Amino acid sequence: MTMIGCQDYRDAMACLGAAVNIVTTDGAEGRAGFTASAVCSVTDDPPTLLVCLNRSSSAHASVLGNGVICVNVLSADHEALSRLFGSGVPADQRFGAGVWSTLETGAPVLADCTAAFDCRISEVANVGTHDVLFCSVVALKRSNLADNLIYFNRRYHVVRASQQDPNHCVPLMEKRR
Ligand SMILES: NC(=O)c1ccc[n+]([C@@H]2O[C@H](COP(=O)([O-])OP(=O)(O)OC[C@H]3O[C@@H](n4cnc5c(N)ncnc54)[C@H](O)[C@@H]3O)[C@@H](O)[C@H]2O)c1
Ligand SMILES: Cc1cc2c(cc1C)N(C[C@H](O)[C@H](O)[C@H](O)COP(=O)(O)O)c1[nH]c(=O)[nH]c(=O)c1N2
Repeated sequence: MTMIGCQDYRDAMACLGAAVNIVTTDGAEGRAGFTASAVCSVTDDPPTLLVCLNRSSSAHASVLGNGVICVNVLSADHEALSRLFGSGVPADQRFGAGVWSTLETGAPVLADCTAAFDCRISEVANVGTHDVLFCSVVALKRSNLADNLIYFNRRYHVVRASQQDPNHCVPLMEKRR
């Protein structure tokens, strides 16, 4: 059997463009948040998404202890905020750079995010270094913003919906800034 090294795996995963999100939590175990690209939809019935969280993350204890998260989908203006939530700075400094509200669970909702998925964690699977969080979506917020922040090839990019048809996204490279 061929053994794939971590670096080869990461180099290949860097070819997989992904939306960038800030995943937040709040509750008895404290407020925390981290930048996450490992987020995807699982099923629409019941509405369920998954988030992969490194167990070494500073947010891990709060996320698992509170049992709630909000997935805040980032837009073109959020690159600096994404860098902050992906760095080692304290939680107060991270949250101080944004404006937050709440929906149903009390997890922080970013004021000007593209979409927010407020969730209760329903199942957790341990896989290697990460916990895979299966999350029931209990409330939603959706803006009319027509762009997304994307992480691809170890850099940030922006994808914008076309002016003519807001449901049609033009290719990433044509709109790269
Ligand atoms: N799923 C994750 O946990 C994840 C995803 C992206 C970035 N990151 C973090 O951001 C740093 C910078 O990432 P980069 O893309 O600029 O360069 P990188 O070479 O470290 O990572 C390349 C790609 O590999 C994957 N990856 C990286 N670390 C991972 C991990 N611990 N577990 C699972 N997949 C992982 C991601 O898809 C990432 O975009 C990483 O070192 C990591 O700490 C973590
Ligand atoms: C673009 C991008 C994407 C991700 C990350 C980073 C960046 C820059 N990070 C890492 C995570 O944000 C980072 O480890 C923490 O926020 C900083 O570490 P501490 O909070 O100090 O532990 C990350 N971590 C994680 O557990 N799951 C993920 O999906 C991602 N995705």
